[in-house]
Amino acid sequence: MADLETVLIIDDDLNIINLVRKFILNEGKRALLASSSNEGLEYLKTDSVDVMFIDLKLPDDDGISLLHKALNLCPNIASVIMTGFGTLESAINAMRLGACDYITKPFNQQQIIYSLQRALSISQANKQLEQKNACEKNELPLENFVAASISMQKVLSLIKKISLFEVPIMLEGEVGVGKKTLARLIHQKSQDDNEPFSHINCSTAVSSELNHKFGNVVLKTLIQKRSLKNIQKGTIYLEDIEQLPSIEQKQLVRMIEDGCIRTPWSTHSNNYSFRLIASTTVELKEEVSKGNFHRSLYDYLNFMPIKVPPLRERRDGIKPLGIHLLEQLSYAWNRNLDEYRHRINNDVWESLINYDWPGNVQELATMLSRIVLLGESSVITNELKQLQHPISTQNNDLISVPLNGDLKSIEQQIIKEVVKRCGGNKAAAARTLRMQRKTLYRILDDRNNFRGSD
Ligand SMILES: Nc1ncnc2c1ncn2[C@@H]1O[C@H](COP(=O)(O)OP(=O)(O)OP(=O)(O)O)[C@@H](O)[C@H]1O
Repeated sequence: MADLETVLIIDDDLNIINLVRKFILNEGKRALLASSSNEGLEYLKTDSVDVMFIDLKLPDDDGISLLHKALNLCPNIASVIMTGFGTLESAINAMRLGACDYITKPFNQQQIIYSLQRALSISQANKQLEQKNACEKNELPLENFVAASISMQKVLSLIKKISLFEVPIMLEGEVGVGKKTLARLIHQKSQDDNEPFSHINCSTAVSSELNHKFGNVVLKTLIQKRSLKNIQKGTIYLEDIEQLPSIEQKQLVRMIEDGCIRTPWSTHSNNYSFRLIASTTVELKEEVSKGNFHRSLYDYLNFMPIKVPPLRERRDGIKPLGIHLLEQLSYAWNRNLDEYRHRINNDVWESLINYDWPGNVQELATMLSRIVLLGESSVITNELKQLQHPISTQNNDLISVPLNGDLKSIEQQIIKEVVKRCGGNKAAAARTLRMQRKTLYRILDDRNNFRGSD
């Protein structure tokens, strides 16, 4: 019973309650029934409820005021308002308060199921956001940001200059260069450092079929939740913005035009003032010229572009960053740092500095964890030497593929071979082939692993 999604139906009309209950049970969900506002609130105090169907007119309260009380008790709950007397004003009030749907009686099974699915996806998105925020609060503080290389010092000094101004920022760079960390650093250095930092990955936020149907539920929910709690400040970080589907791009442009998101020219009095930071791993300008990315959104985000260099272009910073990552490891695994530093002799550092790091900081962190865990630095050094220049040093700029398949399977074989030569790193393979990662994953038909092996 614990994992079954629960729907609370609150209506004083027994016929309506029974009808909605039947549809909900048909969908395999659990249904709780209440005939008054107070009865409904009692359920919320004692039971775990995902979605509420609320009648607008209840004997002891009205649906809007009940919705308000319910959201105070359970902020993640998603609600559908039902009414026999639909007015534009009550619909607007309900939506403003955070109801995700408003349906007028009489309704049929299809309408209820549609509203139910929509509400369930929003309640799920709410929970995910809450979990994410809770995890982020537990992370290590960011005073330890390492910018030892000359190129990263330039990035850092730019960030120090612009963080206090609420301008949009676009972080450009390969996978794993540390854009997420930089986005959080910008937030911490902004005037809104006590306000929430919300992170949305544009590729996963739209991954489910349901989300495709209803648009970027996570983004909408986030904005809705923030306005509900009267949070109009802070930072929203949109990772991999190039993956935001066209319909969501347009929505975002509309939100910017409507003043829901701050622009560098807007005044404090009539605008929300949260800052947008976006990141991309591709040349977004090219996507604009190919018609894949909205021009106005690009112009807005490109107000302050910051290029984050890959690790191979800041080799002077690899050792200090490596030592910092070792410190993090020793902290996380509750071990003595010296014990870890000991395992990495000068030879290993040299190999680490000379390696090309297609997976950047993330790959460096993984490699250091392996060294620390295995303790056999000579094995790792040899491995790194073999991995060095995965494509060019293996005397195999040529790939031979049997021509007995169709074009798609030949394409797949070539990609698989390049992935193999890049040591299984698909992001590096995509770069080598000068194709977008998502195209590579699509061709390999490997979407489930989309974030797995980078
Ligand atoms: N300059 C840095 N100084 C200290 N730690 C860093 C730095 N860059 C990255 N890290 C650490 O490396 C890990 C990965 O960084 P992050 O999460 O920002 O990168 P990512 O998500 O893999 O990369 P990106 O967002 O660019 O695709 C994190 O634990 C982060 O704290």
